[in-house]
Amino acid sequence: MSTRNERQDALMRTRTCPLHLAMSGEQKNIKVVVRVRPYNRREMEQNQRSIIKVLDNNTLLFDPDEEDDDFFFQGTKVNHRDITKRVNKKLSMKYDRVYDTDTTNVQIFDECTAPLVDSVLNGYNCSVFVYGATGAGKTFTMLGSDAIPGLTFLTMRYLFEKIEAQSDIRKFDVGVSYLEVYNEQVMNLLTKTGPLKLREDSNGVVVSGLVLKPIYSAEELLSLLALGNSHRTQHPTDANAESSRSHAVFQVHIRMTDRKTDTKRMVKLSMIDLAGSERAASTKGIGVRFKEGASINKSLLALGNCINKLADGLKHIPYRDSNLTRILKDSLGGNCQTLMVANVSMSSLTYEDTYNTLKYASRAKKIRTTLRKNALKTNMPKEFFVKKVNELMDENDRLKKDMAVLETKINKASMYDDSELKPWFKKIDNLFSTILNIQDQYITLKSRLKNLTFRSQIKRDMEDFKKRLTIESISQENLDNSISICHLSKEIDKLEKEIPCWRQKLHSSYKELEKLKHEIKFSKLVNILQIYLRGKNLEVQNSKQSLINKHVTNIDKEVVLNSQWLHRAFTLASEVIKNGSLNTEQRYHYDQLHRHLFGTTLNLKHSSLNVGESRINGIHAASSDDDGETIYTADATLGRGQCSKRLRLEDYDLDDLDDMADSSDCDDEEVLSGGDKQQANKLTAFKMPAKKPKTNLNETHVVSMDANMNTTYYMGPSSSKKNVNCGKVLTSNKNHLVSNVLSEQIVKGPSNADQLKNVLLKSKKFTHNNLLRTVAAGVQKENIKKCSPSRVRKSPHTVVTKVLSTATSSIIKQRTSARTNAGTSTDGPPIVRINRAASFRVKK
Ligand SMILES: Nc1ncnc2c1ncn2[C@@H]1O[C@H](COP(=O)(O)OP(=O)(O)OP(=O)(O)O)[C@@H](O)[C@H]1O
Repeated sequence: MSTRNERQDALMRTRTCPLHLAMSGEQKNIKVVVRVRPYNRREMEQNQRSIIKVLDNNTLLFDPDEEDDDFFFQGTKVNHRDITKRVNKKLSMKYDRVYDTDTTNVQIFDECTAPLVDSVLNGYNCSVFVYGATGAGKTFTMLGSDAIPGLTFLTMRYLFEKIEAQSDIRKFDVGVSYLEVYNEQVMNLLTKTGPLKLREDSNGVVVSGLVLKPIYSAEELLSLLALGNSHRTQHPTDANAESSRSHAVFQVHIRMTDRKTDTKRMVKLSMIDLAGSERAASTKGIGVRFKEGASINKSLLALGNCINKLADGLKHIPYRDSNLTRILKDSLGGNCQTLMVANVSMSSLTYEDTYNTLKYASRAKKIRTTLRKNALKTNMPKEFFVKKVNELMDENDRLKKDMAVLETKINKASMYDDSELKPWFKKIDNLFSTILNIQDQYITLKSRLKNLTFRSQIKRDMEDFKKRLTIESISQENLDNSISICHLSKEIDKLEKEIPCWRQKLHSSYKELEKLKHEIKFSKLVNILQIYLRGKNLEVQNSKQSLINKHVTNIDKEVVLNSQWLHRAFTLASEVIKNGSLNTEQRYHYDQLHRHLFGTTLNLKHSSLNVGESRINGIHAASSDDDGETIYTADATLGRGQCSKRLRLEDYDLDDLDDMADSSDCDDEEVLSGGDKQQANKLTAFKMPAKKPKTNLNETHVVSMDANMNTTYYMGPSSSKKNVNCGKVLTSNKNHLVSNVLSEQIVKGPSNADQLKNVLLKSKKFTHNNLLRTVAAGVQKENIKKCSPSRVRKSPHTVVTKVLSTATSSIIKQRTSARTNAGTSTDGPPIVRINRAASFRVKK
């Protein structure tokens, strides 16, 4: 018996064994190995020569030249050959493996049957059969002895070791059967019963009435083998003192159950020790022995026929010719990995038998078997597999879709042909370069125009200043060395004529761009071209933004320059005022100019006439409301209820440039879809800073009272456009509105008014909408008599807008009549009367 360590070694060695047979779903040849037995005592005594020479692991030389061997005559070595012998065959024969006389059973197990155990546990049926003449060593190889265990024991021990190692994940049920085919009768060696009948079903050949004996260890197997062998028919022959006169078929049936999924698989390992394939003459049998021999020969002849036909690839194989071939049907031509060990003696005494065995083995080498894993059987409910199949089908569908998308993308990507793209890029580049040039010209000219207009306005104001104060000492030349108003006006006129041409050109270019975009829309290169277009669009936006920045810088410079000389002018004017007193009319003009130029009021009623340096400094520190917007109230003592007019830098902004480029952006988004839109949004977001945020020039920003102490809401210039955005303004001017709403007509007494004002300012409910409703209610009462209160509540904005538009048209009429009557212009935004009581009622 080999030790535990040897077994472990064997276990490890199998992993690297070159004869690993398990290959799924493919055709494999039967593995054939030849084992050469050493001389036995009888052969040694007879001084027979060796008829086999092992050349290497795969090749042997049968019947080598006699010169190669020592020739003995009557026990004496002679140097000449035996002339009575025929010419040597010197046949070189190849097999999957050739084992020489010194090979042990363990070595053959390691290399040949241990891998089969792995295959068995992977779900393949496996068979090992030993073939050879009587006394060639079949039983020695297959069964061995207690001292030298054969392949059956070694294989089974290894199988149990593997089973133990896998017991956590799988449950194994092992059952064995040990059959004997003797004189064509099948006997159960374990129970010594028979003869048993063979029948075939879908699982192959089945022995009727055979009950498997469950076993749990290799040691248990040893006793079973001993029991079975004791029942085996053996008789001494001339060739072998313990000659087996029957074919012994040992089968191990294993049921493997997966502990997780409860799936089951049945596999079978067959170990077959055939009876000797000798010629009848060699056993010298007579009577019963002769009959035995005939029977053995019959079954082996049938086996030989099957092997030949299988090797020739014929369809019909006569398995049914004998019970042996029926039992071996699965091992030879079915779904099985098969190992054939051909045992031969090297003695020339068995020349014919050895030759026949080797020929058999060579034929068997050509047989091909088909390997398939045995089907799974399971106790899992059908629903489990239905669910699995559905899941896999869904997964399959998803993967197919993904693949289709990827394929489309790849196709699209590969569609972008450089030669096709280049003309498009060239076209787009040319157009955008034209747009950039024109835009550059157009914005530069506009900037210049605004600049000159600003300068000219300042100059005019200065003239007015001089005229009204009748200060002759202020010389324009001293204050401003730049070109005259007349010259400025000429240049402004020229620019005003030139700019529309450039605007027209820019417009045409954008029209061209629209056309190009339309073409691109229907091009197969639409995706890539749109990305390119967006890039170009950004270039235009960037260029525009940098021009606007440049313009703002220029205007700033202008402001700085002009504020310097205005400052000087006012210093001089102050000197004049200091030296003599101003009459009311002059004071008024001074104040108007001051307000006009600096946007603040000198309340002459309360101020001293000493308008010195400190006073002028005060001009720049004008008060601001929450938004930083300067709020001014008209001086009631002057008897003029006009709104103040300021010199507003916003008027000189380049905020009328965006329209053309913007319209082209919109189209981009129309064309885009899905992910492209997201991309476009990002790009638009990126582009946003290029757009100048709208200032509140067009919003309501002045709250005042007219001469009759009626509250008036002044709307900015946009009121004339009938597009009032009161919301933000009212919120921002909350302070003023609150003050205004709480005028003396509503709340009696200043202390109450202050209290209420504070409460309202802090109140969260005093929201923009409420304020808007207040205004709407007030104005509708005063201006649109038939407007319903619910409308005021629901859409105050609309009501205010309507009132303002009506007011605007009436103001225009008033202005026209005022001009014709008095020859003076009425500046300022429209005035809308508001009914305090009505507004207060709504708020309550
Ligand atoms: N490789 C070997 N090394 C040593 N002795 C061997 C070897 N092979 C066989 N023998 C010995 O040869 C004798 C005959 O062997 P064995 O019984 O295995 O032959 P067999 O082929 O089974 O014959 P039969 O067909 O008649 O049963 C036995 O005594 C056995 O010990």
